[in-house]
Amino acid sequence: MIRILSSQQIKALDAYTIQHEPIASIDLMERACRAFVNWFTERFDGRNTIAIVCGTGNNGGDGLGIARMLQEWSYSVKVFVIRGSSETEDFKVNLERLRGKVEVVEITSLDETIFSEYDVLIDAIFGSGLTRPPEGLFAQAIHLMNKSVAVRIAVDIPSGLLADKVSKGEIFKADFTVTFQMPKLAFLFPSNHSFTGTWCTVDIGLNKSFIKEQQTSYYYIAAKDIRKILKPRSKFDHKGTYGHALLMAGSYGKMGAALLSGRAVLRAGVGLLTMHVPECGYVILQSSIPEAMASIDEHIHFITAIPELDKYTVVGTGPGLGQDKLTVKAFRKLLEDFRKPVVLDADALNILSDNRELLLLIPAGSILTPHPKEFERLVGKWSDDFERLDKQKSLAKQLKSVVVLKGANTSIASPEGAVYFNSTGNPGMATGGTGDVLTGILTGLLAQGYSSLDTAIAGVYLHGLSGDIAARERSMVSLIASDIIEFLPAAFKKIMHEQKV
Ligand SMILES: NC(=O)C1=CN([C@@H]2O[C@H](COP(=O)(O)OP(=O)(O)OC[C@H]3O[C@@H](n4cnc5c(N)ncnc54)[C@H](OP(=O)(O)O)[C@@H]3O)[C@@H](O)[C@H]2O)[C@@H](O)CC1
Ligand SMILES: Nc1ncnc2c1ncn2[C@@H]1O[C@H](COP(=O)(O)OP(=O)(O)O)[C@@H](O)[C@H]1O
Ligand SMILES: [K+]
Repeated sequence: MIRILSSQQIKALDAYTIQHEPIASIDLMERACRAFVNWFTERFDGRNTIAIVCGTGNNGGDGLGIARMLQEWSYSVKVFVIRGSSETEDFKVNLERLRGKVEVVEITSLDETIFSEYDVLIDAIFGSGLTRPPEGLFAQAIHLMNKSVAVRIAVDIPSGLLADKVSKGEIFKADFTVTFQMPKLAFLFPSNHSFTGTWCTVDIGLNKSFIKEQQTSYYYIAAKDIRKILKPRSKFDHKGTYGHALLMAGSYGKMGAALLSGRAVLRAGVGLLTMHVPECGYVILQSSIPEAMASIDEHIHFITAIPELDKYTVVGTGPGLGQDKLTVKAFRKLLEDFRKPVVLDADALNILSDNRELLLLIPAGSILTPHPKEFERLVGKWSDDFERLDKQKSLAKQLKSVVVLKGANTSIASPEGAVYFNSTGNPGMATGGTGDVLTGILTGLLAQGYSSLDTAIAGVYLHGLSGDIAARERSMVSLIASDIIEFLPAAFKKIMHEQKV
């Protein structure tokens, strides 16, 4: 897991590294500059004219160091400095090191065209030291940089964006953000995407054991976390080893959702799958998923009852379910009678929003997978993404269950208050049915005995990884939900194969 630290913790980490590596602070800054420059030179060649806009803190110091290194690589660079109330030591040293090498202009007033002749604008005004909204020349400079047609790149954090709080005022709109060591919490929220653009982390060798010791509730999921979760199969395993899942899904006109989920349960490796569907789904199911056993409801169009539950390890429900009052009754009975974890999605969540007393019946350790609209129906509106995150954590705690809030960087909240952000997936997955596939994957993994949290972390990651492979093979535009099922084996292979290396 990549631990996501607050600005304050990052400051302490910086100081700890300087003291214990030990490394001089200016040399650590030099390392950060080099990491940025390595990233930059792989993507932009010497034909680009570059302006670097610096504050007078350490983010500005980085900007100056980057200017020197790019000049050494023969790039055409000009530096603009906007003075704040104070200068850091490393800013001063780097300004001295730049003397006679790169033109440095101090900004005392701003002309509309000041940044118009550059191909690339590098923002090094504020980083993790931002304490309040930028004003005056700072705000004006950010505003003009945002109006420019140049490619905009932020050093560490887009100026004006707070790493772990709600930001107000003028914020640099980066096309790319190259951030040091670890993602910042604010980068993972939909509302900040237009400021960070595409972001990446570069390793600047900050002290790893200090990072491990820090208290945090926020994590960014990496491939090796999934490798640790997934258990290899053993020679004498049999289908009983991998659980028996019951999927209750589908209604007239929405059997597709049930089929997508059902196929995904199987591809996630379940031992046995039974699908409870309305009568209209019988032929459809038997002819399209031969591996699944069918349990047929008495009603022709929707589910009105639940089958005998004893033999099932786990129940997944919601996709294509509908919300008829008889279905609500059956859903209530399911929650009353089944005391093991369930996976709840789509209409199961909508039923919960409309019948809030049912929330109390959800077995502890269940997994809920709302998309933002379903989440809003469950918890009400939020004023910003930090409040949304708080609501997600509260719901997980209240229900003693895992709440998976879907979207780019899907967040997974545990009942204990930790939140794990997904690192896979792409906008090609913004197409009907992909959530049904996720429900299936989660149901299939939970049936195999993984804990609810491990199921959610691995399932969400694999779902996104499969989507990434599908997008590569089929293009984002043409990606459809079935592709995610089709490439799930490749996603498993990628994770499991690398386990041996
Ligand atoms: N952490 C690491 O591991 C490493 C970090 N490095 C780099 O250091 C950066 C952090 O540097 P930093 O702490 O000097 O703060 P920075 O962002 O430059 O701000 C400067 C000063 O601006 C001020 N200020 C704040 N808000 C303001 C406002 N709205 N309007 C006007 N002024 C405002 C505020 O001072 P104040 O006026 O509040 O006293 C603040 O002190 C980090 O992002 C990374 O780039 C690397 O070099 C090496 C490894
Ligand atoms: N821009 C995106 N980036 C990454 N993943 C995405 C993106 N858009 C959608 N997804 C993923 O696709 C799935 C969509 O789920 P959902 O909205 O429930 O779809 P449906 O109800 O049609 O099945 C979620 O897992 C979500 O994380
Ligand atoms: K910056």
